[in-house]
Amino acid sequence: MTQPLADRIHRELATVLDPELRRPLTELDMIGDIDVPESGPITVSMRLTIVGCPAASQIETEVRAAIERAIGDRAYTLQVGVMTAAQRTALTERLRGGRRDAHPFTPDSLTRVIAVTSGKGGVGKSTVTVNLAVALASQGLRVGIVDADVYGFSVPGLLGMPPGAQPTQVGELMLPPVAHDVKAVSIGMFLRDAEEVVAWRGPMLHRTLEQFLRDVFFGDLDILLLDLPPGTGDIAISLAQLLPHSEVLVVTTPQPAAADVAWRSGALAAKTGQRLIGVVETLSPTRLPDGTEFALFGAGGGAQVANRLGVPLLAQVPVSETLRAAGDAGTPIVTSHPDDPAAVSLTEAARAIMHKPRGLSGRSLGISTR
Ligand SMILES: Nc1ncnc2c1ncn2[C@@H]1O[C@H](COP(=O)(O)OP(=O)(O)OP(=O)(O)O)[C@@H](O)[C@H]1O
Repeated sequence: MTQPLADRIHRELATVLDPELRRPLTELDMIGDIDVPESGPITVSMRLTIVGCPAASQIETEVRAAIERAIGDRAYTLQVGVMTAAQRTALTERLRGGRRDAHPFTPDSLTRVIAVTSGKGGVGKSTVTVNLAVALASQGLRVGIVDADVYGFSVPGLLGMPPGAQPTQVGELMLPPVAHDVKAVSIGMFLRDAEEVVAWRGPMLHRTLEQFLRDVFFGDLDILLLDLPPGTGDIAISLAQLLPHSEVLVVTTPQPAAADVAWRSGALAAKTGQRLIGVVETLSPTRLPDGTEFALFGAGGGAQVANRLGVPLLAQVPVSETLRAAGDAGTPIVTSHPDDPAAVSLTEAARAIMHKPRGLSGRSLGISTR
């Protein structure tokens, strides 16, 4: 056994990340024995987390490339196996950091939780959420989305996830699918049919949201966005209970009637102690090629809500055919057409959110007075 070469293989393998867990395989116990005899083929064993792991071929290709970088032309055998139930349990325990019954998004965690809310449905809230997420991810932040909009779960489609995309189950944990560098889990991924959720009542919705936060393994995130159902219903109240320190972003259209209901959903968040961080107006007036302004949905609603709530108006996203088509195609406009005025405006909003200092309320500052 030649230890230096075994060490080199290990070092190279430490650069291979599991695509779902985003951690080195060597830290996940996915690399077993590395046997380097004086002569004859080298043997490396690796274990996938589950049978039929969707990322198996990608992982194997990257592992082979890493081994070949370390050993050059020498012959080797890669033995690919699957973790035992006990190894999987040990892995999920470690990923949870010993936390079994609670979610990790406590006030002390480094993840900012931002709930995106609106007064009415169909105003462009999910489109804003997804584009903010993709814009933040393209700035190098680690971003996740929980699509808690039980009545209009559109996040997977807007991110271009294939129909039927589902989290990978590893023991008790669920690994969310990733698209455009954003990890997303949606209530729609768990329904037998689209009608099912309509019958859900408050406690069921509360349990589902709680389970998402606890059992979906997002890893270390900088920002978790929650796409809430419109209005001031059960989920908004559950959110306030489960994540009282979350920040809240209000989405509205420019129409005065929509703005009035949007204000109400922001006011609920403020009442429950969450921190309002701003308003995004969408379906805003757009400039036509002849230079005139076309206000299909009126004007002024965003500023009105922002004033009433005492928070900044972070962006006005004009009506954009390109934005609508990019949403339908699952290619978010902020990266597919970054120069479109709607994309520019959404990117500005993402920057404003990124640079906003996080509130310290509820967080332990780690300072002892004794
Ligand atoms: N600025 C815009 N320009 C053009 N179309 C837009 C704009 N914003 C949103 N849309 C379109 O409006 C429709 C509704 O958007 P979206 O699904 O994001 O709304 P929502 O508020 O999340 O709705 P729901 O509450 O039903 O989930 C979509 O077809 C979307 O492409």
